[in-house]
Amino acid sequence: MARHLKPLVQRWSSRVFSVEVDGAPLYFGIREKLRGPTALPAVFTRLQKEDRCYSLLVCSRDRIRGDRFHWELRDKLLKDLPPGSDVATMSSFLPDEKGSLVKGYFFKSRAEDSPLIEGILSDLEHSDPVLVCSYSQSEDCQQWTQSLWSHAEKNQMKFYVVPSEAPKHHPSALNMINSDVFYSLDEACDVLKKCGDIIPETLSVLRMLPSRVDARRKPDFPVIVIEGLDATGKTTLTEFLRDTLGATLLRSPPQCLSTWRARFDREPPIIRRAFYAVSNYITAEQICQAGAKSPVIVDRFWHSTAAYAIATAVTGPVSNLPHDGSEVYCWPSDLLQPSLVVLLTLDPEERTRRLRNRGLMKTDEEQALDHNKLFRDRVEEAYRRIIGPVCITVDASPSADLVLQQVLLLIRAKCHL
Ligand SMILES: Nc1ncnc2c1ncn2[C@@H]1O[C@H](COP(=O)(O)OP(=O)(O)O)[C@@H](O)[C@H]1O
Ligand SMILES: Nc1ccn([C@@H]2O[C@H](COP(=O)(O)OP(=O)(O)O)[C@@H](O)[C@H]2O)c(=O)n1
Repeated sequence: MARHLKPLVQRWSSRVFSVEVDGAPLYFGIREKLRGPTALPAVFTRLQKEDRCYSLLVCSRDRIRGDRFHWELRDKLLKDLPPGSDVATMSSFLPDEKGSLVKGYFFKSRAEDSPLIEGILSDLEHSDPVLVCSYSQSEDCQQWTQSLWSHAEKNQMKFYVVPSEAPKHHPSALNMINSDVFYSLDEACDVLKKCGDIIPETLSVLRMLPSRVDARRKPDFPVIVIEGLDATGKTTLTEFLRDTLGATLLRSPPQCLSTWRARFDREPPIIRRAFYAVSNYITAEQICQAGAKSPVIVDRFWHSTAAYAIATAVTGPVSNLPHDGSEVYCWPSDLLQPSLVVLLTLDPEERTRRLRNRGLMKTDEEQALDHNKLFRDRVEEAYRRIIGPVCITVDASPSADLVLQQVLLLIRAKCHL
């Protein structure tokens, strides 16, 4: 067994395992010994008598390569495994221990497919940074056991599968800082620099950063950011505001990064989010320059970067988000703070109607937004929880002109324009 896996395995039985079923996590734990009969965790109750299960956890020393491998592994499993394997995202973590989350996949197999599957897993285990487990059930189907494979050791380690309490917040929160959300330019740049050899476009993005970044510098004129889910009317409002106030209109990511954006949208979260984080600092520099001459309106900024990242990393209901007041919602100390952030909100029916009228559905994330009410709720709640600056919510359902008047009132009150 690789040396870096040893500490992980030493505390294996203290770990909790989480499998995503129907868009929310289900948990189970493991025990070396059983003191009495125990209930079956929900993950295992829907399985047939002859089913077996497997899990793969990606445990790479290099978190960027590990996340990329995890990202690509899903497609490999979907291609190589027999149909009906129901590949689900899974993770394993030590309760309340930051940084302890490892990500992977969980799937089932019929008994007759096991030799094929075990062949695939054995190859993966030898060539890639994965920990493999198989799960089998007792004759009476009342108890499941987990076997932790280890190709260097002859004996598999066996554990009983037991129910586990759900943690207070989604386990992704344990690894969120500087993996899903970045709180300094240096942390985000560090990720992009490290993947320069696998994604040459990162070097072009980094070249867009000014040579001396002082992204905290406040310009003379007010800076007003407009945020909200897709189709809430940000483009319409920001263009009106530009014309009415004689302002400069900017967006994050800025126009100069548009060639590379789609490339980063195809990458795993750590790389994709680092790209959006860096793009905010490039926009901040543009804000400083424009803000010396006129008010600046910005279409999306750090609120969007953080809220979408947090809401994607977490699954299930809004209560699974990191708690209000958590450090994950804090504005980066090295990034310019706008004078005012307005969050446009819209009821789901009207938003869908506007999306349809516009006739455009873009990223997978936007499609997920449309299909997934829980995701929308998480994004909006994450927007609201961000502090330093907070956002002020404006109902975007009245006519475009009324929304403009409402926001102008806010700007006059808060920015003395
Ligand atoms: N207040 C409004 N009332 C009705 N329709 C609107 C309003 N604001 C925008 N729209 C329309 O809704 C659609 C989405 O607006 P858009 O400004 O592109 O949103 P976003 O930039 O937030 O994605 C567009 O077709 C736009 O014309
Ligand atoms: N400042 C920003 C802007 C967008 N984004 C990401 O980009 C997606 C939406 O941006 P978009 O530009 O397509 O949205 P619209 O301008 O169409 O409203 C979100 O899903 C975010 O993940 C971000 O992370 N940070």
